[in-house]
Amino acid sequence: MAVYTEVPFADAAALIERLNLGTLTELRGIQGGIENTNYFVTSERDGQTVEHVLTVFERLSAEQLPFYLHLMKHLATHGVPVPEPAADAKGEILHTLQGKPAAVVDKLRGASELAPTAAHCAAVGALLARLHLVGRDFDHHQPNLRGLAWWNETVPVVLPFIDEAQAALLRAELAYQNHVAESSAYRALPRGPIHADLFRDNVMFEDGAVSGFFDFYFAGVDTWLFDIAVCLNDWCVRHGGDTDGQPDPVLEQAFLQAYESVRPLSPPERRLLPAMKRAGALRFWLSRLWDLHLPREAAMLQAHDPGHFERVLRARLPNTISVNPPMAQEAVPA
Ligand SMILES: Nc1ncnc2c1ncn2[C@@H]1O[C@H](COP(=O)(O)OP(=O)(O)O)[C@@H](O)[C@H]1O
Ligand SMILES: N[C@@H](CCOP(=O)(O)O)C(=O)O
Repeated sequence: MAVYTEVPFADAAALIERLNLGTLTELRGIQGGIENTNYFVTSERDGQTVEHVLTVFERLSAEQLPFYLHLMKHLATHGVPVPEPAADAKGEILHTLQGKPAAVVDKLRGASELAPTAAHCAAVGALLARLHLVGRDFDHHQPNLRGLAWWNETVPVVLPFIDEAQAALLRAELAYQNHVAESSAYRALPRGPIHADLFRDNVMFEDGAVSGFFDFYFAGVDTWLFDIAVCLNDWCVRHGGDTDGQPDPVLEQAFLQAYESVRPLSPPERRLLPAMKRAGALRFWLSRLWDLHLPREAAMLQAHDPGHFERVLRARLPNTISVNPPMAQEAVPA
């Protein structure tokens, strides 16, 4: 369980009451998750049992958080199923617990689908496209804080912890992504608020339908294509016993067709999709290396396996020969 900050029951109860969510009856630390402290909170309001999720933010600051919370509010009020943050009487959605920023949001119903079928991938693809379109008139701006600038900053930090072949791959891929980012095709990519971490464990399904996307705390303004690539790398790979990171073409097609039924990809997006899949793999290989080798204190923290995204990256290189690093300067489509 990632409970970095223990929240006293009385403090949580006071917040729940202030948010007009009734009387707190249960406060339960959540298993899973690695970024923030999360609790399920149950309360009694007008004779009804209601459930929310209380998050204490561990790395994000009170200056960064309004972007995420207002994005969730914007999406929820425009019909995209995401947890809506609870407001107090003054309309404030960002609160403080144990001296850290905190929020209370709706608890989504259902469960994550860790072995998705084509139908699940299609449902997520279509809803992601709606999210992108609805995000167009969201008026806050914050860059993707785990984007290119962070990769350039963090690669040197993790290099001492990995072997030479991995270091060569990481350096070469970073150089390739810097090169891609300077291309005219990249500059032509449509962008807006993206989720940026829409893995299988950040989507709930109920009765086969998506009940919501959640965990928007890596969201930021970036290319829509990067968001798609992050999804393809997690939803549309071979699941089950085989975790070699190889794409599953049936799942990919289902995801992309459904996405495009709502918002067709532009020509530059089509051209740069392979490069963005590599970018998505690099981003999570890097963050997992960082989490593994530079960990924080937590009651019980399970770091994710960086090796998985190293394999995903290698599986997306042209002419994959898994022992060799890729050529950094591979041509970028114009
Ligand atoms: N709004 C929500 N509705 C239902 N369950 C949630 C919600 N937010 C978090 N959870 C549960 O908490 C777990 C951890 O949350 P997550 O946001 O992934 O943590 P972290 O921000 O630390 O990565 C999720 O896997 C899910 O089971
Ligand atoms: N999805 C990322 C880790 C971020 O943690 P999450 O629990 O907030 O999704 C990964 O798998 O590396």
